[in-house]
Amino acid sequence: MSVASTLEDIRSKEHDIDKYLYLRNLQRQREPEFYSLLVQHTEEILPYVYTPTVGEACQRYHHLPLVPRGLYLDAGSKDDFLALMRAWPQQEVRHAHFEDHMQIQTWVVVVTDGERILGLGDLGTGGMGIAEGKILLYTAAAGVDPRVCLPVFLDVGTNNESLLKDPLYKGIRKPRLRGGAYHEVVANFMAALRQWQPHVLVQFEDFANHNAFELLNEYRANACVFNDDIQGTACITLAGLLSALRATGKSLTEQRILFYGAGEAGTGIAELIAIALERRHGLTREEARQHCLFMDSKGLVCASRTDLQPHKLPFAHDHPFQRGLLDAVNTFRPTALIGVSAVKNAFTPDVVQAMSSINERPIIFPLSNPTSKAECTFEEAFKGSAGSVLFASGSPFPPINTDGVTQHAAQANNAYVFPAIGFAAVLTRASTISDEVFLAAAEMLSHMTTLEELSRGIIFPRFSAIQTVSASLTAAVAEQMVRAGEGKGPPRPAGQSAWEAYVRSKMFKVPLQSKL
Ligand SMILES: O=C([O-])CC(=O)C(=O)O
Ligand SMILES: [Mg+2]
Repeated sequence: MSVASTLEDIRSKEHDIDKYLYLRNLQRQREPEFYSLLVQHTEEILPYVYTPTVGEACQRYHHLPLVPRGLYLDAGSKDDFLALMRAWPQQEVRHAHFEDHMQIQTWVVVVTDGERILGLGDLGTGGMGIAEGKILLYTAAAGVDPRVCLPVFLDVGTNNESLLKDPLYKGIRKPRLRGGAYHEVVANFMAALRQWQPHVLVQFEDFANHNAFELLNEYRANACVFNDDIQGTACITLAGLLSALRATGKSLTEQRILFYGAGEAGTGIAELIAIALERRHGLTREEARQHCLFMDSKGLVCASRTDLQPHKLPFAHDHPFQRGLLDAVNTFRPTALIGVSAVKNAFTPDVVQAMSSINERPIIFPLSNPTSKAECTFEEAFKGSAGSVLFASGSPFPPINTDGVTQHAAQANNAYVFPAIGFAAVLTRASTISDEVFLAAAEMLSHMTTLEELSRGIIFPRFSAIQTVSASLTAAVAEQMVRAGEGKGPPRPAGQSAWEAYVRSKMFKVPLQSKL
């Protein structure tokens, strides 16, 4: 079947979940065609293999007619992880590019324990769907060979009552492991990976707040790891902010940024903003953090609160407590409002209106995923601000038509950056991944739209250009990694264009060779 007729088949399916299932089958049965479709029609296909549809797939995972693709590791097998990795079928297939040129095998692993899937909470082993969805982006966006991409689910139990009662649920029917027992499972997993392959990049995905921060802090100094929700989301959001500032002509130092939601995404973004203010504008980290204010489910995160989790403390400033978002907007007069709360409709018309009366071009980013959790829609932000908004959402919104002009919503999704950063780490066999990498990638991405596009609110290149964007980003990040001594690999091209040529030469070319 040709790619065109397959695309027609997909378009003819009424429900997004049926498109998702069709695409999974295609991947299993006609892999070359699947990857051709994904790479050639990324913008159209992505919403069905990734957010928002992947959210529904994770919620219904055990009831859908699908064959899991990723590696399932349960806590009870914690001493056998290495054997299970070695038995994983796809590892028999060698990565031809790397064998030819670098004599190494280096793998990409996306791992989750399913406790915070998008904004949907604990979905138990249904979280396998997010690891399987994210890993596709490595090939679709950055050109990583799918044969070295491994989605992993670590089953440590679930606290989701309805899953525990569901007769079709296949995961461990026990409450989640916590504390030492939990960390031992992850430590065994990381140790097994080290023994399994000479170099592996590990992307932590959709862990709950406490574990997300703890695991990142535990492994980042000595392993090639990053947390996509803390660091990937921070990178794309800072890029969006810097891009929006090119449109307003203002500096990052002039911004007051109000976050609605204070989980790993929010505080990850704020910390990267603080790093940017510190390293590029000379503020101290403490001064820099004052530019970011948080609201959580109880109200303003402020110094008088005694109920704050550790990751919120750096942002608990000396301000009077406020309960409601509208009050906070009117009091602090933010230049930017960032939604990371998973609370649908939290950005009410009043809030959008207040942001617009304070700012000539209000920056409003409802980032919660999937689309059903977004704090407001593109249309609400656009119309409520009389078109002045600089908007980006986490999941895609359809374009809107005003006065005969089609307006496209920018999508500040970490998919713009994690594949490129990961690919750079793979190519250079990075030992670690520093904050500077995320900062540099954000800065570079923020310059990828023209001033004319920015004036029309287009703050990112379209997803249809993702391979070009990723090639440039991968090159810049790889160069930065080698310069900083984090990248240990043999490539040493001089300058961005030589790096870009090198990266392109290493990108996976579809369709796959017949040997697969
Ligand atoms: O998966 C996405 O679309 C972005 C993300 O990491 C999340 O929401 O957890
Ligand atoms: Mg995530």
